[in-house]
Amino acid sequence: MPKFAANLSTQFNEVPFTERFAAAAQAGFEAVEFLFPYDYPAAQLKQLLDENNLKLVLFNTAPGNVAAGEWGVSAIPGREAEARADIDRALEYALALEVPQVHIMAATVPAGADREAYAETFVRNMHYAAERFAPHGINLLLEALNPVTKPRYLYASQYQTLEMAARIDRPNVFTQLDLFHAQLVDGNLSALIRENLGRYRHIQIASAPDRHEPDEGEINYPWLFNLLDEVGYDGWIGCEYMPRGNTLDGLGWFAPWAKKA
Ligand SMILES: O=C(O)C(=O)[C@@H](O)CO
Ligand SMILES: [Mg+2]
Repeated sequence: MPKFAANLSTQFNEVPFTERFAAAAQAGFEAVEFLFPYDYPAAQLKQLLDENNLKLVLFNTAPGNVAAGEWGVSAIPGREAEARADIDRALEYALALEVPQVHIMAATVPAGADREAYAETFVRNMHYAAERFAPHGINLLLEALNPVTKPRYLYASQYQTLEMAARIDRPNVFTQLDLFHAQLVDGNLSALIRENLGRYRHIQIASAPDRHEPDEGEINYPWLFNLLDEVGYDGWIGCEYMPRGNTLDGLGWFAPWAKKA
């Protein structure tokens, strides 16, 4: 049976961030994910999780200067000290919030920059991160982002993140299979799911091409949920979609799996 986590960065935007925990729990979610915890003390977030009987299943390292087009600094040559400080800060939050996995954001690669130098920097920073998180049993994830949503990110295809995870070659490094990005770049989702079981440790969903609820568009999610059960995927599925309107109004697709009050 699939296990869904509400995404508190994209869902329940009708209420302020700290109120989204209760909203997700009331809607029947038992777990949540979000982009970044860093604007809040870890103790406050832990209390919100505990009060609402929610597990936290994923967050990201800091994104760098988003206004300047950055999306992660772990692959930027010359920014290693900042990247490692971000990794250390993510570890502090991960321990306090008892999260089983953290997405390490790579970077966007400016036009004309040496992509291989970015990849090498990323591998070195990932070795640092893998060593820091391993004693705590926390996995690290890499995520491919399609070039329309996130132009010039270090990797766009699932096959590039799979290759990068193999190149990093650490036992706690896996990929994060966001099926929305995967459909826009790679397609053939059932082969990705079947052939790479065990290499991806988290899934995210949204319709394609519009990134709304998983009940419209070109991906047949009910079929994929059955396939995930069939192959034995036992990780979380994050609902990283932009609701068409009110979040609750769009949760009909989730009704069969919602925790009953
Ligand atoms: O953009 C996505 O997709 C994500 O999962 C973000 O959390 C990180 O880019
Ligand atoms: Mg994603």
